[in-house]
Amino acid sequence: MDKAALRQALIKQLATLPTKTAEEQQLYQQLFALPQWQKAKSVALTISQAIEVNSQPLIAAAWTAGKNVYVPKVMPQRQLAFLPYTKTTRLIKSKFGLCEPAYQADLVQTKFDLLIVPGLAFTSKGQRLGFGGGYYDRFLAQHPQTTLSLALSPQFYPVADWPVEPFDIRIDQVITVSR
Ligand SMILES: Nc1nc2c(c(=O)[nH]1)N(C=O)[C@@H](CNc1ccc(C(=O)N[C@@H](CCC(=O)O)C(=O)O)cc1)CN2
Ligand SMILES: Nc1ncnc2c1ncn2[C@@H]1O[C@H](COP(=O)(O)OP(=O)(O)OP(=O)(O)O)[C@@H](O)[C@H]1O
Repeated sequence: MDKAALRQALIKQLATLPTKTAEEQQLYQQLFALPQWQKAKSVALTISQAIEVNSQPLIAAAWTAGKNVYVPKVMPQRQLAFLPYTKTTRLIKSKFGLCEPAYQADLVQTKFDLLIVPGLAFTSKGQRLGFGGGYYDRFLAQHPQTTLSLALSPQFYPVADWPVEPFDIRIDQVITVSR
């Protein structure tokens, strides 16, 4: 399928996924059992939107475990700036409807022990279809590091059902649910 059509179809499916909460519990438990998560002192992830895997439990668990948490802010020229996210960080709604911290140059971080990459669809090989901004492909091209993604059942594809392009950067590890 072409990327735009698949994005539309996935957004629709995810919006009405009846098993979402149960699947999220499975994904969290799998993630928490991984050494990459347990050992990570710094974790970058997103403030999720409604159709995405809810990241609040991940953020809470990371805080409880004493990890440093970073979340992205969309910058000009389709760049991402990752900024610290603590219990006292105020978030601002961006023009795309995303909740982001305020930009502060001296707080920007580019390397994390674990970077959890969002997206709409993934394969076991780590191929990824995002929302179409190319933000993570650009960021990872500049700052290669350990990456992981969480896939709800409609998001996991045995083989890519979309055109994989030369600039697409593969995710190291994709966790999904058993069905
Ligand atoms: N929760 C969450 N936060 C995230 C991401 C994500 O996937 N999930 N991102 C993952 O990358 C980044 C933001 N990604 C975005 C991807 C597409 C558009 C978007 O729809 N843009 C418009 C207009 C584009 C333009 O002005 O040129 C569009 O394409 O219509 C915005 C942000 C950073 N934060
Ligand atoms: N490393 C890069 N340098 C410059 N442009 C890039 C790079 N990676 C991707 N792009 C551009 O970004 C655009 C969007 O790419 P793509 O459709 O793969 O985004 P996506 O992976 O779905 O989105 P996101 O990473 O934001 O979730 C493409 O038009 C592509 O040309």
